Amino acid sequence: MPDSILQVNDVSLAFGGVKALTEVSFAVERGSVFSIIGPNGAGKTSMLNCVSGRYQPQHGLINFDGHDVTELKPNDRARLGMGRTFQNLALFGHMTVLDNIMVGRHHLMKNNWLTGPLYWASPAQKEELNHRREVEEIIDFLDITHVRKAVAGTLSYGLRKRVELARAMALKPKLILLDEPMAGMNLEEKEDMARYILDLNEEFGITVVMIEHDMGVVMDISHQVMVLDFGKRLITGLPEQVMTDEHVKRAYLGLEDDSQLEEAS
Ligand SMILES: Nc1ncnc2c1ncn2[C@@H]1O[C@H](COP(=O)(O)OP(=O)(O)OP(=O)(O)O)[C@@H](O)[C@H]1O
Repeated sequence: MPDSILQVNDVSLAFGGVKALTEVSFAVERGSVFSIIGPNGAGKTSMLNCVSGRYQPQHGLINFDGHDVTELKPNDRARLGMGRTFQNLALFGHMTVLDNIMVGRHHLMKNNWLTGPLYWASPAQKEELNHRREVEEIIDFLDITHVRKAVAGTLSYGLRKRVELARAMALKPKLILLDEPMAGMNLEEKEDMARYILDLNEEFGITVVMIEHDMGVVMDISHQVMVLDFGKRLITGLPEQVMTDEHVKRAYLGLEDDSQLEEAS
């Protein structure tokens, strides 16, 4: 039996009369890269939001790392080791890169700046130093050392996306949810990001669940791919299975033959 870190069972979510998700089930194997694809409005972000706790499904169960998290708030899921990035940038533009990443670290710290005078006591200082050391490792890993003191809002889009990833990694997640990590990037930035995602998966052992529109990237770096269509799961399988599935070609890509599929990727 494969060891699943995330199990989603029969999740349904509606906004008024709009059914965003209908009885969607899937399991993500620990240590894998799992991608969710599908056309606009298929329910991908809704699914990610149900997993992260931002949305509460009307029906279904979500189990993360042995815990039933269906009713848990996003912060409690984060505490269990679930990290995420957003479709749109969510950095503090006026803060430095380092401070932005330290914010990601915040909930792991027993002592923090909110504890006031305690902060200056020695255990708190030691803790802060340890956190800084680990954050510096992440900064080094993502090759953003040269901008660590820069104000986040002044950086290029590609770099800001990388800082966002660093902030999510700072949480020491077991699972990271990435919502279109390569959206709006040029080819070189995409290649870099793909390499970082693979490395954080392989070197840090972080399981990745991501939504991505770039089919080439999805097929290159995913172990498993799930296709959503009109809020329903069409198929879950190996990238090559998904690529050659007739339903996917017709329903998702709306393509007639393989040559068009190759063009799309
Ligand atoms: N907060 C919301 N309020 C109302 N309807 C919503 C909300 N979020 C999503 N929906 C609806 O749910 C359906 C699924 O949307 P969702 O954003 O999950 O799709 P998606 O696959 O992520 O699309 P995209 O690729 O465009 O981001 C759509 O019909 C959308 O309009």
